[in-house]
Amino acid sequence: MELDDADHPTRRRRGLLIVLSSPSGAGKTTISRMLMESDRDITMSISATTRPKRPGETDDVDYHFVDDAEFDRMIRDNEFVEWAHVFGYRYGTPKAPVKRALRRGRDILFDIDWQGARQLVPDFKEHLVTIFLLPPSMEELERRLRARGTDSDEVIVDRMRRATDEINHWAEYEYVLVNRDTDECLTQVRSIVEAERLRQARHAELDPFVRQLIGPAH
Ligand SMILES: Nc1ncnc2c1ncn2[C@@H]1O[C@H](COP(=O)(O)OP(=O)(O)OP(=O)(O)O)[C@@H](O)[C@H]1O
Ligand SMILES: Nc1nc2c(ncn2[C@@H]2O[C@H](COP(=O)(O)O)[C@@H](O)[C@H]2O)c(=O)[nH]1
Repeated sequence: MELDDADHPTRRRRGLLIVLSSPSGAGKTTISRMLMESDRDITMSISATTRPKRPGETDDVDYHFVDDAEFDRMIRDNEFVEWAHVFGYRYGTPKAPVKRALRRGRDILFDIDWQGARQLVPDFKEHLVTIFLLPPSMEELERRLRARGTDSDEVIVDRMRRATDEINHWAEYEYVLVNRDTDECLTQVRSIVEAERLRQARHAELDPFVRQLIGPAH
């Protein structure tokens, strides 16, 4: 039996949960945007946060900006797959879009910290692909934070202070990349995603496909 392209086993697979973490300023947002532009099959997870909106950010696009009471309610109603305190605010990943994406075999990308990545492991281990981005140097990390122009001096000093804590979790990730050049880094991330999509364990239909391929006698 020949299969149509749409029915081919490698066209239907379990969705990936792609986690991108790094110290603040190493380039997660930049690489995430480039990845989303280059691959329409990936949906970005939009976190809820109690942090105030930065200039240029849009509610329900960059984050769901919520107050403390609403964040408390979301925790109470079990609406997060993970949440954490980061830089004095709370951030959490809403559960419903994750469940929906997995049901549809879609890939979803998370820009979250190591605390969030760790919380996803027990429930979603077989879907997870974890990637950590390192800056080429601490000097370059600070230069990027300053060049971004979104944070005060005080905030930048705090983010640099916390960068070492974040970097200390690098070994918990499956893939660790140095973001020297955005195009090079994007190519590496895309290679990881492509290879992870092809993993045998993500293709539930391979077993019946192989059975009909070689016939019942085998
Ligand atoms: N490879 C690179 N070379 C030079 N500049 C870069 C590179 N990658 C990102 N940048 C720049 O560094 C700054 C910080 O990047 P970005 O906002 O993507 O970091 P982030 O890790 O998402 O930070 P945060 O965790 O605070 O959201 C931006 O101005 C971005 O344009
Ligand atoms: N554990 C989680 N961490 C998150 C989430 N959304 C974002 N983040 C991380 O917070 C810091 C700061 O982000 P910023 O946009 O305020 O600069 C960064 O490391 C993000 O990865 C989340 O839902 N859960």
